[in-house]
Amino acid sequence: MDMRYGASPGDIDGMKTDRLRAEFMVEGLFQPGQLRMTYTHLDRMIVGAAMPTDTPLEFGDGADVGTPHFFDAREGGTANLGGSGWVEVDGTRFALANRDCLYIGRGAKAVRLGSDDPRQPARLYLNSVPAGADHPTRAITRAESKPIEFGQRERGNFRQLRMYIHPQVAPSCLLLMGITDLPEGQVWNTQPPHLHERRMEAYCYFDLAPEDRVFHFMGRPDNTRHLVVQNGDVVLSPAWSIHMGAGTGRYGFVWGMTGENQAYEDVDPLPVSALR
Ligand SMILES: O=C[C@H](O)[C@@H](O)CC(=O)C(=O)O
Ligand SMILES: [Zn+2]
Repeated sequence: MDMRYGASPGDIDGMKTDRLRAEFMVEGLFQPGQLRMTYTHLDRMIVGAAMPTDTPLEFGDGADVGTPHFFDAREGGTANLGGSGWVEVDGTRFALANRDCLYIGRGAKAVRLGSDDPRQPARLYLNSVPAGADHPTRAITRAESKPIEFGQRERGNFRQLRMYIHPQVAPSCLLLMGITDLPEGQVWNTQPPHLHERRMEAYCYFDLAPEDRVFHFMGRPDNTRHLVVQNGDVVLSPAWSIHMGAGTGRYGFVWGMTGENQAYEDVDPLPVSALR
């Protein structure tokens, strides 16, 4: 399994573009017919993606996480960012249309992932974190997710955030997961920015046209850096880092968090004027 060890705020000053991308991005997760995962030392979140085509993909073995089964001490979530598909957990099949999610509770043993049409494969983005409690595996459709709107259209930062794996929607141990979409013509996500020093966060940008990029901003508020992100790239955001972005075209992103708590209000908003 690919590894990311994390860094402290001061480390980024010495990092040029390639090193910054290597530390804080996971590129190329979505590959046809493959299941790929990256283990991070940011609260031990694992990010991954499965893109099943003609044959289902499967996992469940715990060799990489030191337990007999992958989910013996973990929970997980997956968001379908592609064509319709399904995920089977211990023999129970959950249909997932585009922008539907599945919460996988601690104790799951065998996971299989498939596409309804191999020519339009499902793109199943995965987040998994350590879990100390059992919660039932369940699908959360886009219709069941909880929408919240942020920003103002005239400022280019209007967006709709949908909570999927969240105490108010589908209970989990500490994983939070949702999808934010920006309407046509809107540019900025997570602007004004914020910090939440008790939770790490991962962003997977998707539905970005091949020629478009998101300029994702990270780092301490007074020492920001940027990452140029393309469709399917994941950004790993340590708890000390801001995370916000501006796209050259339409896009959405999956956000996943874990850490000390699931208190969405445990956040420190920052004015853009505080950034350097
Ligand atoms: O801590 C919360 C996460 O950064 C995202 O939910 C923020 C987001 O989707 C947005 O404001 O655009
Ligand atoms: Zn955040």
